[in-house]
Amino acid sequence: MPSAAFPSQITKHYELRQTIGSGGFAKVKLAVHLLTGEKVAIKVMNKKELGSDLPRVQREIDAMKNLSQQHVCQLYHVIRQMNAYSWSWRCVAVYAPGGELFDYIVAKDKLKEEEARVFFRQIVSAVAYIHDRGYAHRDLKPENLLLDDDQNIKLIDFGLVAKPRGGMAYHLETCCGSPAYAAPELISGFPYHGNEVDLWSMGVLLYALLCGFLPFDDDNTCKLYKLIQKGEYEVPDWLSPGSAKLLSQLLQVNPKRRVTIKQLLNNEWMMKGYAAPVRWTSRIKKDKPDPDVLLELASYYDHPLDTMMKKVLEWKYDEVTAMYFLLCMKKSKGQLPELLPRY
Ligand SMILES: COc1cc(O)cc(Nc2ccc(C(=O)Nc3ccccc3)c(OCCC[NH3+])c2)c1
Repeated sequence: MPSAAFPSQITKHYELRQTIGSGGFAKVKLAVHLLTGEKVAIKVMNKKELGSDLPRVQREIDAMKNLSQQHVCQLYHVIRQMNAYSWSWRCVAVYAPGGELFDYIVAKDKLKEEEARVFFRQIVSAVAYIHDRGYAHRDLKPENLLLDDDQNIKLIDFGLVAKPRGGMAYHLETCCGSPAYAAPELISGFPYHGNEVDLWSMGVLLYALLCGFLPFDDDNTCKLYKLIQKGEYEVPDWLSPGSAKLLSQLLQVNPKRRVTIKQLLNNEWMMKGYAAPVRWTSRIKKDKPDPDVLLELASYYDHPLDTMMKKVLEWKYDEVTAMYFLLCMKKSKGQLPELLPRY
């Protein structure tokens, strides 16, 4: 039980601020990393509230440890804390000051095609990356797409992610995600492929970006499911033919006729105004840590460079991993040498 005499791992490294999100079993708080002054998001999960959701936490943490890409929310630090009678988890990740894409769309009513394309290309980049790593998100929706301080997309909430043992070909049985974004095959209870389900959700997402409302919407879930299974939706007359065509390629009821993520990378609509296909490979090279950041870490921890390199490459998602990623963030903002000297 942490007390004043034995500060918790959290208060040792972070100053907690206000709550920025709360879901079923988890709460997300804004916090500041004391050493670098960088803002972070801390997801607090207590086993007591978790109950049957415990595997979901483990799945999310394991997935985030395996996913490092410019449009995927980066996990920094995982702290398991024993309190009174059970475990609690605190996970530290990127703070996205731009908030949810959902609120951005609501504030703007709907986006111009060019702006929707900027966001959608980044969403396709994130999904192509996680699919390539063998993960299906299964809960793609604007609430799970955040905007960082440069209005770049950060994909979050891997609690429903599926990494079928047999790769994507395995059918996923569990029914999950949010109804309005759920694919017909998922709500029909048929076995389905995770990646195909993600492509449908991206169709609903793109529709919401371009139109400002949902293609399938009904307060009655059963009626909503019937609408989705019919796959008929309104095409506003102000939608460009190119946008309408891409939506029809994504919102295909038959998953085998649905456009694939690889086809999306250089799809005609995606390429309009761009010279190159969507870049989806990660710009974060975990196997080659940044030399400037390593130097900063080595001097702070007073370790020889090669010892520091070995510690970083263990990727324990402890305070060293957090320091590494947060110093990378500072370097990207041109603020690297401002780290407090070690006393
Ligand atoms: C283990 O998985 C984690 C760990 C973690 O620490 C955070 C998250 N998910 C996140 C990450 C960041 C935010 C965030 O920055 N939100 C925000 C920022 C400004 C205004 C409003 C929200 C986050 O927000 C939670 C609500 C999003 N629907 C969650 C995952």
